[in-house]
Amino acid sequence: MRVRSLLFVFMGGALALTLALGLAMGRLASESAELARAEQQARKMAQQVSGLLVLAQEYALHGEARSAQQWRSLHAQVLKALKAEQPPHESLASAELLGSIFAQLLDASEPPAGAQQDGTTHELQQRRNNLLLNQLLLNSQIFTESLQRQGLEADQKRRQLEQSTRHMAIAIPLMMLLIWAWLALLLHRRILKPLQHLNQAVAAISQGDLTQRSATRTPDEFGELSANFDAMAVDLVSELRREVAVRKQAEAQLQLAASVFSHALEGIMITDPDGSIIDVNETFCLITGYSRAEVLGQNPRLLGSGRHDRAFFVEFWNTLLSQGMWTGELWNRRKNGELYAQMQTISAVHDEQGQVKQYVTLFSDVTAIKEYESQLENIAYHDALTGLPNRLLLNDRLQHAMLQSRRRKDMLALVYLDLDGFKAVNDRYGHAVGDTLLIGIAKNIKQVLREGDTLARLGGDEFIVLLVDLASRDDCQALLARLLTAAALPIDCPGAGKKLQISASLGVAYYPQATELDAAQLLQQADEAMYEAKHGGKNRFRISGLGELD
Ligand SMILES: Nc1nc2c(ncn2[C@@H]2O[C@H](COP(=O)(O)OP(=O)(O)OP(=O)(O)O)[C@@H](O)[C@H]2O)c(=O)[nH]1
Repeated sequence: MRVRSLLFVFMGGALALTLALGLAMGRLASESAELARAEQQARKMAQQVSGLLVLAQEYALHGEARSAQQWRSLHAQVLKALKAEQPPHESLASAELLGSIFAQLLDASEPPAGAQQDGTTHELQQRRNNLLLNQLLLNSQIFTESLQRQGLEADQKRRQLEQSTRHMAIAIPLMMLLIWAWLALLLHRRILKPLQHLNQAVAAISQGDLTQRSATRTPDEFGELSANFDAMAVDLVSELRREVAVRKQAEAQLQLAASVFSHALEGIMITDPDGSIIDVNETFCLITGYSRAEVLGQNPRLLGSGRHDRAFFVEFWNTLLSQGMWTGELWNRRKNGELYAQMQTISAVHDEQGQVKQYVTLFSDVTAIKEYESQLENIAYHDALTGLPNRLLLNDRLQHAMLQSRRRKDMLALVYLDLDGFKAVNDRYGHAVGDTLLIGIAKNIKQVLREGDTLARLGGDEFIVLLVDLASRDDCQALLARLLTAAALPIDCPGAGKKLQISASLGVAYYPQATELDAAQLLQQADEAMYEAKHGGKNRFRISGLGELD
């Protein structure tokens, strides 16, 4: 049975019992009071009847009208009291009989007016009066005894009622005790005990014993509560296990990420959307020279080299904001002031709402690679002996200069320079002396050139001079003479044990010309002019398309 039903039964039973007991007690009290009143009434009437008897005797002895009057008055009171009873008192008839006898006694005591009483009549009347008086006494006695008997009966009944009341006074607490005992037992078995089990299970689970269950299976509310609690515990445990597994996996991933972050060969820098540095790894510190504490909260501008203009960063941010990432090379400055090149990829990390949460930058120090590339480039584009630009670089610069010349509408001169009698130096003093001479002559020629001009070595004893920004052909006439002079300056050649001096022949071609031509054709023209200078006797220059000018 459900606890609620049991409580309803208890409440109903207790209410009904209380009502019944209350009614019974009320009835007992009422009956007891009624019996007490009846007893008192009977006693009072008995006294009044005794009074009637005394008054009747007085009247019989003295014949006083006052006694008769008192008798009537007292008798009227008795009658009134008996008639007032509902139902009328059983002694009413006895009282009325008394009244009738007393009336006869009065009639007998008063002889008719004018009647002569003789001795016999008087004696007869006296005997009649005595007879009536005896009847009156006898009936009064009977009446009194009846009233006394009634009083006794009422008293007996009242005593029985009092006895019943005493019994009830004992029975009621006993019954209440039984009811409370039953309620206490009910509370203990159906409420407290299941609650205790539930409480123990909750305490055990909260202390980590996830196997603990309530296990109360009574067919009531606590049975349902216990079953629901156990089901909830099973669900919670499985959910907890799943959460733990997910958390362990997340922790493993975090550890892996932390390990990658710490041990990555790339520098890693994480900034918030405003650009403040949130975290950096060890490689960042190794590359930049800054400690982690020095850069946290700082802006990456701290590393700025000043080598990139505003346009560079505008493009950088446009790309990063539109595409979410930027990859490229960047020059930065280490803490010690040294410039370094970094190849970096910066990626925006977004939150679930698509807002940028962080920027993560991965970068490598590519300074060494850049230097190596620069060296390779230098080797590829420069002459190893003199350090001058080689044919490749010359071609590049020549094409660029021709383009500029067309744009600016000025002129350039391409001078093909070949040393005279250099083979003889090699042959006489050796290759090393020849090298020294080549280096020395290159240096002297360079010194007469302007900053924008180029001196290149094509190979052997052949050089090219590119003269730019010429207003006219006449602009470089003096310079051509100075070139001849510079090439013919004596060079100190320790290998030869003396200064050596040779000359050079120059062939010149100008650009632009009436007919458009390319770099190779221009070079061809200068080469041909140089050969003309050689054939003309060396140590001179020839201008393509013109005769000897020196
Ligand atoms: N020392 C040295 N000699 C070189 C180098 N490259 C080429 N040569 C030599 O330079 C010489 C150039 O020869 P030519 O220009 O034909 O001889 P030349 O004596 O100058 O002849 P002309 O130009 O007619 O005056 C050759 O003997 C090459 O072996 C080099 O790097 N170092």
